Formats: sequence, C-alpha cells, structure tokens
Amino acid sequence: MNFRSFVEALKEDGDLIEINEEIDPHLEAGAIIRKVCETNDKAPLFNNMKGAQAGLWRILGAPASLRSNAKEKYGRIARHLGLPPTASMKDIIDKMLSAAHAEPIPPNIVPDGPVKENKLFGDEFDLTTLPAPLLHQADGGKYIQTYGMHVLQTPDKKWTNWSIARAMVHDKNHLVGLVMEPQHIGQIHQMWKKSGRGDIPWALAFGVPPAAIMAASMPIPDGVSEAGYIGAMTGCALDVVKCETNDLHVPANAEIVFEGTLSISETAPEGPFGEMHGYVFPGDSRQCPKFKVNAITYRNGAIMPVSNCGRITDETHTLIGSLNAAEIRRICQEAGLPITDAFSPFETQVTWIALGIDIQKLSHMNTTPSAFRQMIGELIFSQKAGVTTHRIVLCGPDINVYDVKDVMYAFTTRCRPGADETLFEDCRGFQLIPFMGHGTGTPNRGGKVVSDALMPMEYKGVQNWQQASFKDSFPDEIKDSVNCRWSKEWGFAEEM
Ligand SMILES: Cc1cc2c3c(c1C)C(C)(C)C[C@@H](C(=O)Cc1ccccc1)N3c1c([nH]c(=O)[nH]c1=O)N2C[C@H](O)[C@H](O)[C@H](O)COP(=O)(O)O
Ligand SMILES: [K+]
Ligand SMILES: [Mn+2]
Repeated sequence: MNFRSFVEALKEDGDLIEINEEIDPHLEAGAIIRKVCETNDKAPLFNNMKGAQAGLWRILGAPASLRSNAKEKYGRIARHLGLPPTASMKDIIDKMLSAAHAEPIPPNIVPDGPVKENKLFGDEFDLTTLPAPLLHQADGGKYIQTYGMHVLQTPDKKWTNWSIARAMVHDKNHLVGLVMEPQHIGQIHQMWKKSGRGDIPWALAFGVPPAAIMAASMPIPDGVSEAGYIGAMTGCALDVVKCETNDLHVPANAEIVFEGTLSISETAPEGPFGEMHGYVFPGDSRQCPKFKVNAITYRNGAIMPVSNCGRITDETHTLIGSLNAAEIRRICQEAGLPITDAFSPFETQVTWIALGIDIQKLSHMNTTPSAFRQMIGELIFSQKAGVTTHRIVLCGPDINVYDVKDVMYAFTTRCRPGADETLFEDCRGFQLIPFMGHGTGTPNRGGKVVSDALMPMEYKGVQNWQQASFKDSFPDEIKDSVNCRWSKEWGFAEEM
C-alpha cells in the first residue's frame, strides 16, 4: 500500500472531500483541517493550493483522524495498515505489535521510483515561496513538516531511524524543528555531535507508505530500524531508492522528499506551535537545530500530508497516544506484569494511559496495592514510551480501557484520591503539557501518578459487585426479550 492508493481507498470509502477551488495556505487550509478534526469529518484533499508551483503541492489534511460513523471510528487509521475500516483500536494495536518479535525484513533497494519524477536542486527552489501552511494564527512559522518522516542513520550506519518530529520553514533552504531526547532523532543527533563527523546526512519523506508513517509515529525500541519492523509487520520488504545528494534511502513511491543535512551546531528559533494538548502560547519559542535542504524530489501531482494538531481529535492523539500505549502494553507484558490492554483516552489529550489488569494473575502475585502501583510506575515512567504519559489508571476486567466512559466510571468510583494513588517525581516529565512547561514545578521532571482503580478485593482476584447497568443487572432472558422487541415492536432506535 502506498500513499496514493491510500488516498484512493479513502475516496472509495466516501471518506474524502476534494476541494478544487483555490485555498490559501495562510490559515485557510489549517482552519478547514482543524474543523475536520474537531467534528470527525471527512479528510480534505486540497487540489488547488494558492502559491502551488511546478507541481508542489496538493495537501491532504487529517490523514489519520477519526470517522464520525461509530462502526468505522478508526477506519482512516485501519486503512493505513490494510485492515478493514471496522477494525477496533485493539485490532490496530495488535497489528502494530505483531512485528515486535518477528525477524525484521530489510527494505528492498530499487534503482528508481515515482518520487524521482521531478528533481529540484539548490536555487531551483525557495521554501518560503512553497505553499507551506500556517496552521494556527499564533504559530511561530509555517509548519511544513507535520506528517513527514525524518530519515537519519547512526554514524556506524547500523541503525536507520524513521520518525515524525515537527519542523517549520526558517528561510529559503532551511527548516528548524524539534530534536529532543529521548526521541531517536535526539539520540542520533547526540551520537553525531560526539563523533565530530560534522553535520548529519538527513532526508524528510512526505506521503510515505501509510504503514511506514505508523511505525515512524511509534516508539519501537532503540536501535531497531523502522523499515525492517514494517517489513516484518506487512510481510513484504519496502521499496526504497537512494537520495540524490547523500547515501540515505527513502520510500521509492513517496510523494515528496527533502534531502540535506541536520546541523550539529546551528540553531534558530522554533515555535510556538498549536500543540497536541490543545494550547499555543504566543511568543513562546526556543532555539532548535536547523535542517539544510539541498534537494527536493517529488512525484507528479505530489500530495503533502498535513496534521493540524490541537483540541481532540487528530493524529497526535490517535497515533502518539495509541502507539505509546501499544509499546507500554508490550513492555509490561514482557516484564511479567498482568496487563491485558493499554490505551490512552483521547479525552485526556492523551496524557493518561488506562491499563486493563488480569486480576486472576494479579492475585497470584500476592502483592499489595501500594507495592503494585510502585512496580507499575517505576517500570513505565522510566521508559521512553512512557514520557508523554502523566497518569496511569489501573482498571479491572469489567472495564473496557478503549472506552473512556468505562475508564472514567472506574477512576471516579474506585480510586480514592490520595490513598489509592502513588506520585512519581523522580522521572522524566513531558514539558509540552501546560501544567509542566508553563506550570509551577520543574518543566521536564516528575508530575506523574499511578491511580489505582482496582478495588482491594480485586487483589484477591474477586469482584463482588454488579454494575447497575442493562448489561449487568438483568438476567439474559429479560435482556433478550427486551432486545428483540426494542426497535421492531416498540420503535426505539436500532443498536449502533
Ligand atoms: C503522529 C505525530 C507524532 C509526533 C508529532 C506529530 C505527529 C502528527 C506532530 C508533528 C503533528 C506534532 C509534533 C509535536 O509537537 C508533539 C510532540 C510529541 C512528542 C515529543 C515532542 C513533541 N510531533 C512530534 C513528535 N515527536 C517529537 O519528538 N517531536 C515532535 O514534534 N511526535 C511523536 C513521535 O513521532 C513519536 O514519539 C515516535 O515514537 C518518535 O519516533 P522514535 O524517536 O521513537 O523513532
Ligand atoms: K518511530
Ligand atoms: Mn525509532
């Protein structure tokens, strides 16, 4: 599956709105994409961007946001993975974890590809004149990079990392973007700085195969190349082609590729940016590394994917939240903890992760609530995949952690504030959350909690209550007889 066929799949699903009238990259496209994310409407494809030149570029907005049809809520994400549009979040997470223990299938190097149909070098382009979107009125620049994939290799070439990190236009041939540890882009940046080998060969591929951008958004382990992981997950090697100006390889059917170097010394002001927790603090910028663009190659009719993040629900929730939760589940299970599921509810702006606990296995641990909370917090809050999460909620087997109504039912009724919670201050914190970066304490340390929504008896494997609900408080024969007459005889609404 490549990006172009992904867009076709959305069209066939009736999940695409093509806009052929001229749309302005200055706030207008961003406003439409933002409203799509806040209403879970169809993905907008802008075929006529003001300022487009030489085929650069059309824009696809909200590439992995939600569908309003409840039966296909995650359909646009499912289409990234070749799953049916009715796939559940559990199906999607299971699919993304399926390669965790598989033998990587390295990419397949091909001599040419659609991404080589057009080539611009040096003065043949000026990034400031391309239709890069201003996504929020207070943003510090035009965020050209919100759904592209950085390609960076360690100095010893043993690890090629693919990841998403934002970047904005700095001048005619430079971007400036987030390069933070413990992200792999930050780790590799540090390795090159120490190696004294000068600026880092870099590429940024937009409109890559959808499965690849999912891996780019996922915190798979240090040292694991996303290309091989995705090859194992899809069962087939991804076709890649060599860059024109360095030895890196990029997906051969990517829509657009920027090639150049990531500076190990030069920085420029970055931000502010309307961020994943739903805030932008005007004027709040920081010095970040510069990326120098030496060449641009691209397909005919190239499409630039754009994620306009902020209030729910957009790619920073559906992908960052869900894929961090996926890795947290794997890490907990491999540590022998009785975790069945993990999910980050969008309504928490993905600052929480809810864990489903197998209380039979828990009872065999003969542990206490405070000891178990300590174990969970120490494990998860020491992980790279745990950095963006500030509350873990422990839920029993009658709770569907993928349903925020269930998580809030458990959290608000089974977790006594204070007594049933353990605070963690000696761990990395996520400074993008306003209560961290613009709050009262240290911006990037601590501020985390494990909230135990397991009742004491569940540590003995027991749940001695019934939910006062249709599902749990009526015998099957009553429920069946009510259900079969529900809409046919009485005219109540069909079950969704
Ligand atoms: C899907 C998505 C993801 C991110 C981001 C955005 C989107 C759409 C945008 C560009 C819209 C917003 C931006 C952010 O502002 C959000 C953010 C998230 C995490 C850390 C910093 C910022 N961002 C991003 C991100 N990681 C970051 O290091 N700066 C980033 O800029 N991420 C998360 C990042 O891709 C994941 O953590 C991957 O695991 C990283 O790969 P590895 O390092 O593990 O190989
Ligand atoms: K990644
Ligand atoms: Mn990685």
